[in-house]
Amino acid sequence: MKPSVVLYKSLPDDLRKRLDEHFTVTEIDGLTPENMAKYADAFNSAEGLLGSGGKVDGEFLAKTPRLKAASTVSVGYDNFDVDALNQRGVLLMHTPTVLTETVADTMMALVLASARRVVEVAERVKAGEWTESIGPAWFGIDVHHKKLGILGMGRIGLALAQRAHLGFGMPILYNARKHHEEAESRFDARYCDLDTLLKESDFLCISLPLTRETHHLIGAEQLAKMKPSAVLVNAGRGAVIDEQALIAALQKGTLHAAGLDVFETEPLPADSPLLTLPNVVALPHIGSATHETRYGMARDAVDNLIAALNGNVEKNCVNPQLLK
Ligand SMILES: NC(=O)C1=CN([C@@H]2O[C@H](COP(=O)(O)OP(=O)(O)OC[C@H]3O[C@@H](n4cnc5c(N)ncnc54)[C@H](OP(=O)(O)O)[C@@H]3O)[C@@H](O)[C@H]2O)C=CC1
Ligand SMILES: O=CC(=O)O
Repeated sequence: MKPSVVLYKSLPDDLRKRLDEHFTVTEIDGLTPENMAKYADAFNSAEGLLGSGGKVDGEFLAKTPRLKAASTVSVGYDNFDVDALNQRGVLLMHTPTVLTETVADTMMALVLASARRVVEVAERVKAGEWTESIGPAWFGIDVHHKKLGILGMGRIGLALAQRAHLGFGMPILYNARKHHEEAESRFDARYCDLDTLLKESDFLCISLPLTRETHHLIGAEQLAKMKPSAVLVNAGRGAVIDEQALIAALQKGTLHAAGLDVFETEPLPADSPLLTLPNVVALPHIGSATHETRYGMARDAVDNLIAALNGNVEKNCVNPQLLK
């Protein structure tokens, strides 16, 4: 008998077919409380899970007693309680690497859009405001050769450093928990502590995971250390920044602009002040959202679940210690 799996994100037809070849699949439209109740039997018998979003914690695991592996269509896994998964011996699979270059492109787009006011100015053109030769009120700030600070020099941070340093001639500063030899040798990146990163960066780009340590790592005190001319870009997770403190800094003008792909609450609530600030570029969490990359992520997530439930995991496992 094929193992049972709950699928909570729709897949391209060919990938769904591949999943069906290996598993008995129950497809639902998200890990909502309503679906947990409605499909209680499917969760009760599920050995595998595949999807993205939704909280998977101890309470969830109590409803999935046979679960052996969860496969998330994302690299970030802050919505999973990894300690609880470990206690139960449930493998967690994710999709690093396949999305790295695309997310770095998005970050560079946020750097450029925020500095050159691309969205704001394009909207003014559409509104019919371009009626004469433009003056300083429409100008932006330069990107090339400015100092780019990267907070989180992992896969995405490294790909961003490549673009910024080789493409835009930007000196790179970075902070992470450890030094990154490749960033230093290929892109001349300079390791520094967080305070130095905040004080020296013209553009501060965050590509951190959300963890207990990174939650609100950037608050009022840290924002106050940044140059008033600096631009903050966040494509890690919204809660790495204290959003209220960020709004205050942008409103006071102690921070020049922000380019944000992630927010503390997603979708961004309609009454968020971030939506009314002209110096904010707000994107709907599109870091990896290209047809090619989203397909690649879904394909990897399917392969990851097949490997995990067949006992032949070689990569993309968050808790590989369970394999021993
Ligand atoms: N906006 C979007 O659509 C997307 C967002 N993301 C987000 O980007 C994150 C990063 O992805 P990726 O680059 O692949 O992940 P990696 O694991 O490769 O990189 C994470 C980096 O963060 C650093 N880090 C972790 N904790 C701390 C800390 N407390 N202080 C300083 N540095 C820290 C790590 O440091 P060290 O190297 O020293 O261990 C590492 O350099 C994901 O977890 C996800 O949240 C990812 C994809 C798309
Ligand atoms: O935010 C997206 C991810 O893959 O993580």
